[in-house]
Order: sequence, then structure tokens, then C-alpha cells
Amino acid sequence: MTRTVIAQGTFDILHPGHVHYLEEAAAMGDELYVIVARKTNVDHKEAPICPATQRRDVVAALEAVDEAILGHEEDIFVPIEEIDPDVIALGHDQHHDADAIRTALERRRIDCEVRRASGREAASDDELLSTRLIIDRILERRG
Ligand SMILES: Cc1cc2nc3c(=O)[nH]c(=O)nc-3n(C[C@H](O)[C@H](O)[C@H](O)COP(=O)(O)O)c2cc1C
Ligand SMILES: Nc1ncnc2c1ncn2[C@@H]1O[C@H](COP(=O)(O)OP(=O)(O)OP(=O)(O)O)[C@@H](O)[C@H]1O
Repeated sequence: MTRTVIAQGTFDILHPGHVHYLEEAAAMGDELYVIVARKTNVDHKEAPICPATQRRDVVAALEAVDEAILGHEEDIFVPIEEIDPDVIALGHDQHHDADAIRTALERRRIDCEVRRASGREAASDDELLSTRLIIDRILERRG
């Protein structure tokens, strides 16, 4: 039987940390779906620069990804109910609490494992492994 995995995030300006996360998530099963966050749900940091459809389309082009979809605007569990995954792979620094997600899944009778992916080890001193760092570097050098 096909084991379906879900990864999620903003994916505003892609970098090797995103590729690491999505490759690790893909290795947790057979098919990887990625939920791309809506701007309205990115409330714990500055709003993304790129439009949601662009962020989705670039993520969808990555080899590890089978399907990338836009997230729900109000209820983040709607796409989960539709996809009915076997695994949800949380990113290494995602603010979501794994136990709170497990409780919400149980309440909705979705039988799914919640795992936490690892962070990427920098391949060199100057690797930029966050969108924020890339934006800061652009402002510093071109601002
Ligand atoms: C299980 C799960 C499902 C999610 N589904 C959605 C969704 O449907 N719509 C959405 O806008 N955000 C969704 N998110 C939230 C974002 O993916 C994300 O965590 C946050 O808004 C963006 O911040 P990040 O890139 O720092 O994780 C989901 C998060 C989790 C953990
Ligand atoms: N360096 C990294 N190593 C592993 N996973 C990462 C890394 N950076 C981001 N991710 C994961 O990729 C997903 C999307 O991350 P997100 O779009 O918030 O990128 P970000 O670079 O962390 O953004 P920002 O710098 O704006 O906080 C999240 O699940 C996050 O944990």
C-alpha cells in the first residue's frame, strides 16, 4: 500500500534547507504532498514576498515532491482530512507542537503519525539556510 507523507511550510525563497527537509520527508514514505501556507496563516514572522501560487509551483518542481497544494485559508486540518496521510513531517524549527497536532488528529479520527524532520548541516560557512538570511543578505549588499 502507498504510504503518503505531508510536509508543509511557507517556502518563500527556496534554499538547501528546504530541499533537505523535503527529501527527508519524501524518504518517510512513497508519495510526498506539500501544503504551501497561505499568507494569512504566516503570522509568526514577516509576510512572504512571493505570491502563494508561485511558492506552490516552485515547490512542485522539486524532484522529491509528488504534489504541492495551497493550504486552506482558515482550517489547516482540511487538506489533511482530504489527503488522509500516513505521516505528517514537521520541519525541524516549525513552531507547531507535535502533541497538539496528534490530539487534533485524534479528535478528527485521522490515523496518522507525526514526526519531526532534522535541520540541514551547513555544507560551508557561507551557506544561507533560511529565507530570512537570504533577504538580510540582499538588503545588506543591494539595499
Ligand atoms: C499539519 C499542518 C498542516 C498545515 N496546513 C496548512 C494549511 O492548510 N494552510 C495554511 O495556510 N497553513 C498550513 N499549515 C501552516 C503552515 O504550513 C506553516 O506552519 C506556517 O503558516 C508557516 O510557517 P513556517 O514556514 O515557519 O512553518 C499547516 C501546518 C501544519 C503543521
Ligand atoms: N535549514 C533548514 N534545514 C531543514 N529544514 C528547514 C531549514 N530551513 C527551513 N526548513 C523547513 O522548511 C519548511 C519551510 O520553512 P520556511 O518556509 O519557514 O523557511 P525558513 O527558511 O525557515 O523561513 P524564515 O527564514 O523566513 O523563517 C519548514 O518545515 C522548515 O522547518
